Amino acid sequence: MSEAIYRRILLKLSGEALMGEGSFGIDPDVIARVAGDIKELVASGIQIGLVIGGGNIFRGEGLAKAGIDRVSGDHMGMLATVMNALAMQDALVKIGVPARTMSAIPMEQVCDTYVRRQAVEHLDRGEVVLFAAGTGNPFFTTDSAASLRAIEINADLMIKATKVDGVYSADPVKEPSAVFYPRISYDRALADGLKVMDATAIVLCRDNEMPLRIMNINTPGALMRLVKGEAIGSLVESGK
Ligand SMILES: Nc1ncnc2c1ncn2[C@@H]1O[C@H](COP(=O)(O)OP(=O)(O)OP(=O)(O)O)[C@@H](O)[C@H]1O
Ligand SMILES: O=c1ccn([C@@H]2O[C@H](COP(=O)(O)O)[C@@H](O)[C@H]2O)c(=O)[nH]1
Repeated sequence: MSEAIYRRILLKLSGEALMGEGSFGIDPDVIARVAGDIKELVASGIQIGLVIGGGNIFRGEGLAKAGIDRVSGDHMGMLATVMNALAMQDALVKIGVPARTMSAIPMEQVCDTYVRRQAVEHLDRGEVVLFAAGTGNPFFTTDSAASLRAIEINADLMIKATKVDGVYSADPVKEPSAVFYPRISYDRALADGLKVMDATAIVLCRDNEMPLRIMNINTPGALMRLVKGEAIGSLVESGK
């Protein structure tokens, strides 16, 4: 069996993907399956930082449309990401993977507070570190939090694992004729306004030369093949 080619990755999981076939919350089978995939990566010696979105529970933007103050809605969204992180932490620990949630918003009875130096120490010890509560600030997303943490921990690669196979010319869920891009530059993704990831997150990756892969979390074995160097999903990088 070939070896993983990365030492440390930042994996961003879509919150919505955790719903499975449901329309809200967490499907325990999905979270157990993804935890199993992460266990395989850890066993291959890769250090893993994890960011999980909150779209399966709350998004500030949606709550604002329903009449809730935007900043309060964003706080609710960030708390949703803590719930997802705790659920994943539990699933990992149950299968013997050391895991630790670090929140950007202190809540000491619930989990650790994010401190970069400590996070890196935990990663070096082989613990999966779950970065929760996004950036800790409203008006951001967990994509931006994932880019930020990837850069802070000096990850070799950021992976956005979501419900589609990668980057397309348009949202493939809404436009089935959209063209798949196996590779695209940060600048082209920004210029074309592709909505697979928010612009702040892409700019952070671009300006800090953080390579990014976008892939489907529901493709069996894909994560492992990706970290062994297979061209899974779409690569977003510098260039034209
Ligand atoms: N050009 C595009 N290429 C690929 N996907 C796109 C594109 N434009 C929009 N999308 C949509 O973006 C989604 C990816 O975002 P994702 O569901 O991971 O949301 P998120 O807001 O990052 O996460 P969460 O579910 O945690 O809120 C895909 O499911 C896809 O439908
Ligand atoms: O830094 C952040 C990260 C997230 N939020 C809020 O949480 C929700 C859920 O995150 P998703 O990235 O959409 O999954 C997001 O919609 C924001 O409301 C935040 O305020 N700051």
